[in-house]
Amino acid sequence: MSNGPTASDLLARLEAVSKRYGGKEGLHEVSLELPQGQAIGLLGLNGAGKTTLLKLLAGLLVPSQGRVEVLGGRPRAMRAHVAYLSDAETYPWLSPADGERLMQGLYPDFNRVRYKELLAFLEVPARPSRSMSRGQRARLRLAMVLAREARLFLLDEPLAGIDLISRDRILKTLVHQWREEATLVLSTHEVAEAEGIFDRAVFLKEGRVVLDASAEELRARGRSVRETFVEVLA
Ligand SMILES: Nc1ncnc2c1ncn2[C@@H]1O[C@H](COP(=O)(O)OP(=O)(O)OP(=O)(O)O)[C@@H](O)[C@H]1O
Repeated sequence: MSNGPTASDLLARLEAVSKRYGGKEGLHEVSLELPQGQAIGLLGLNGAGKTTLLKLLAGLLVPSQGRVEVLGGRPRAMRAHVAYLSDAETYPWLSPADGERLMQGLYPDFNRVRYKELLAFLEVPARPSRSMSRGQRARLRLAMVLAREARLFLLDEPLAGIDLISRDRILKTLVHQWREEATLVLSTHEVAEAEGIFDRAVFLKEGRVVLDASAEELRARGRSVRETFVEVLA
């Protein structure tokens, strides 16, 4: 990569990390350095290894080979500083008020004021998840995770199910608001919306990093993120 972080502003790193699921390899010898304050788009087709990579950083999986370090330690020990949004659904009974109680009990860095602002910004209705639309449930999950004052945000397809107009507004606000104070890694297939948003894009194909480029490098290629996606992943 081109940004050349020093050891002091490096937030996380993967060194030749592979992850096997039985006979199937989800990730193959991936090396990455994540500096503080970067917004990174993780792009790849279905099955490329995006969720595997995010779970390794979140300490929810251990590598079969190689080493993952977050804030200078093992990811599992750093979970108090890492906010992870999985692509799984919430509990059907969960309302925004329940979400607040749940997150407050689990994470000392949960900020109630920020949570209320996020609920309003994301227009989350005050009722249980089972009576929300899919997009509204996605917004609630996003508010719960983004209300943490974590150092590293790992968001797996956070905008899935959210309508196109709102996706654009949410993504722009989210990236611009958070990149100063924390590192953000966000996976998406929606390459069009990665245009001009991220500081850096990491393209994964069949468990391998096939391109890791800063926004300037992508611009210098003279192609859109979408064209680059098709070029390197098709
Ligand atoms: N628990 C598992 N057991 C076996 N194989 C798995 C398991 N989890 C993931 N894989 C395989 O590892 C590879 C990477 O999966 P992963 O979920 O990381 O991809 P992804 O890029 O997040 O995909 P998607 O965009 O579809 O969510 C895939 O081939 C997948 O089938």
